[in-house]
Amino acid sequence: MRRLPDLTLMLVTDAAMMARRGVVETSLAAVAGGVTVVQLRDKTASDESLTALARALRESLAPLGVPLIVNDRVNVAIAAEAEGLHIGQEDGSPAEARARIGTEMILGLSVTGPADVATVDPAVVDYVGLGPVIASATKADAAPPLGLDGTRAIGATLGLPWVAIGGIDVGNAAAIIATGASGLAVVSAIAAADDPRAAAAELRAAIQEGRVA
Ligand SMILES: Cc1ncc(COP(=O)(O)OP(=O)(O)O)c(N)n1
Ligand SMILES: Cc1nc(C(=O)O)sc1CCOP(=O)(O)O
Ligand SMILES: [Mg+2]
Repeated sequence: MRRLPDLTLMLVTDAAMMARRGVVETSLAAVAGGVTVVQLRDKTASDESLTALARALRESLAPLGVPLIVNDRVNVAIAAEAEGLHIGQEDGSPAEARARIGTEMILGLSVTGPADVATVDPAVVDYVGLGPVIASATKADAAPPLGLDGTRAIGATLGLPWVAIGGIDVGNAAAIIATGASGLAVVSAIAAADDPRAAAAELRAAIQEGRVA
């Protein structure tokens, strides 16, 4: 049976934002601040270079018990022996991805609106990334933002754990987790922060606040 990661706070990497310290060092600082799962996301690197980075990242995260999820690229996830794969609605069928990664890897699927909910089969998919909650400059081709009410309404229909994503920062994290998300997935709030560890810790505190409110 697959072990679902602790979805409380997912860092989604961005090489350009993380260039000062590098993806591995920035990810480790974020984990020290409270990130519970790391998703390696790179739209331009070659499969070969991304596999090398994924292997290095996984070797650093494994001793800390933090799973690595690879975005988009099934071959990289498999070659790097990542704990999981995340795919979107345009990245092929979840059933085909599951057939390729096997039954042990974690599979995440993006949902951008009500029309996508029918693609979520809990027998195939382990978690959902639901968004964008708020408009985000980080993903140029993102769908229109759902807002808090839209996120809450769609999240309630998913029937499996889901993380909210898109435009999340310490100022809105509590309100977004209060929509019913299992956790939050963020890029710039941590990846672009001067102090990724402190940024992660502030987001974790905001998540805790939103959960008890
Ligand atoms: C947790 C999480 N949710 C959504 C996404 C977006 O995935 P996708 O729609 O495939 O878009 P790209 O990230 O590939 O541009 C995600 N990566 N993670
Ligand atoms: C990778 C990604 N996926 C999204 C979706 O809506 O599916 S929004 C997004 C970018 C999120 O970046 P930031 O935290 O900097 O807003
Ligand atoms: Mg994708």
